[in-house]
Amino acid sequence: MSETEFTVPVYYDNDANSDAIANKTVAVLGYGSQGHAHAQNLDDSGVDVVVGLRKDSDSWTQAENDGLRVATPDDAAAEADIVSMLVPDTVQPAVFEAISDGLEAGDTLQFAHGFNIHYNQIQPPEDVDVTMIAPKTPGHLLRRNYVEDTGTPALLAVYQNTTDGAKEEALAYAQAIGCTRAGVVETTFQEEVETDLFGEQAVLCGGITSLIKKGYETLVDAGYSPEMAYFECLNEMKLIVDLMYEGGMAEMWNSVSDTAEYGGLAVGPEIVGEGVRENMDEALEQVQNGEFAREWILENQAGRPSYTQLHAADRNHDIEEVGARLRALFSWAEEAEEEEEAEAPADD
Ligand SMILES: NC(=O)C1=CN([C@@H]2O[C@H](COP(=O)(O)OP(=O)(O)OC[C@H]3O[C@@H](n4cnc5c(N)ncnc54)[C@H](O)[C@@H]3O)[C@@H](O)[C@H]2O)C=CC1
Ligand SMILES: CC(=O)[C@](C)(O)C(=O)O
Ligand SMILES: [Mg+2]
Ligand SMILES: [Mg+2]
Repeated sequence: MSETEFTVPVYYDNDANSDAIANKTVAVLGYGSQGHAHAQNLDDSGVDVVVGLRKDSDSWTQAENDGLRVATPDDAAAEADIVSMLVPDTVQPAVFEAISDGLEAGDTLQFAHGFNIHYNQIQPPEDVDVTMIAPKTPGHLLRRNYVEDTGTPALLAVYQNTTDGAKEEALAYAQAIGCTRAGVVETTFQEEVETDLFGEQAVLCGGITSLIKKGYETLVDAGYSPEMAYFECLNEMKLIVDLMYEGGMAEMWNSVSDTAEYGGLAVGPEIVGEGVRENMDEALEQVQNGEFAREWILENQAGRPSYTQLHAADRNHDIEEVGARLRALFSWAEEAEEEEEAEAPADD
């Protein structure tokens, strides 16, 4: 652990023992956002990896082209010592049923998010270790950061420790995917689930897109051009957030004008005010009491009617159309697109 004082244990490269994973085989089930990143990072770190995919998956060829061994999920799990469950949360229970015979005593079932354990959608056998390494990043950046020799933080949790080595093994896995370079925070499945769902709904994915869209709509409705509104409310968001990422809010405030700092500090809390706090408390409560999970599980059982509608409305928003046209004219756009195609597997 670091010499620095933290309120919870935070682990770095020096705390990890790569021997704990060196002679083991990891089955990475799924080759989407997280799956392709874990599989390729583990492989580059010298860990034996087999990717588990359905025979008809488009990702099968992609994973093989990336130099990885591929098998069906049940074959991959049967062969592996560690099964990393990286198919979508909503299909994990069915995939678990299909692979559970391949879990032997002392094997590890590992997650990148605790939804199905915490909300009792998967009941693992008692004689396996159940752990979590939850990277705090979208998968494509987990891969990019690994390649670029930086890292991304992750959470570590142990739900079952039958071998007495669950935590050491999870830490070695975190090191192999590049997370101990940035810091691995020890937590529980419950805490990871509640904070992760809250964060993605209220701040990271839901809160920020809603804030951007409302800002964009305010300007466009007042007669300003969509192009200006896009650059002001979406494009510059990344540049502002980059400064906070590098040096905290202070670095951002230092870099913007005093006029922006005064206006931002004085007006910002009037925009995102106490009413937003109340809404956030409510969202957190629905995560904590299981209401959100129940809703999402039922939504899937019903064939995703609301999800489909929300998804389509979001993709059809004007800001997406004007943004696509503007981004295509960035001078570096073509290069970036080619790189992305080479890196990222298709979702299927
Ligand atoms: N997207 C992200 O960056 C993050 C995801 N997580 C967690 O990682 C896990 C995986 O999520 P994502 O990477 O977003 O998934 P995803 O939706 O990107 O990809 C899942 C992959 O699973 C495979 N798949 C889909 N349906 C399948 C089925 N019925 N049977 C077998 N394979 C199937 C496909 O290869 C697909 O590409 C989830 O638990 C999620 O909560 C955690 C942190 C961040
Ligand atoms: C990328 C991530 O950490 C999220 C937002 O929690 C997720 O994709 O579920
Ligand atoms: Mg997350
Ligand atoms: Mg999440």
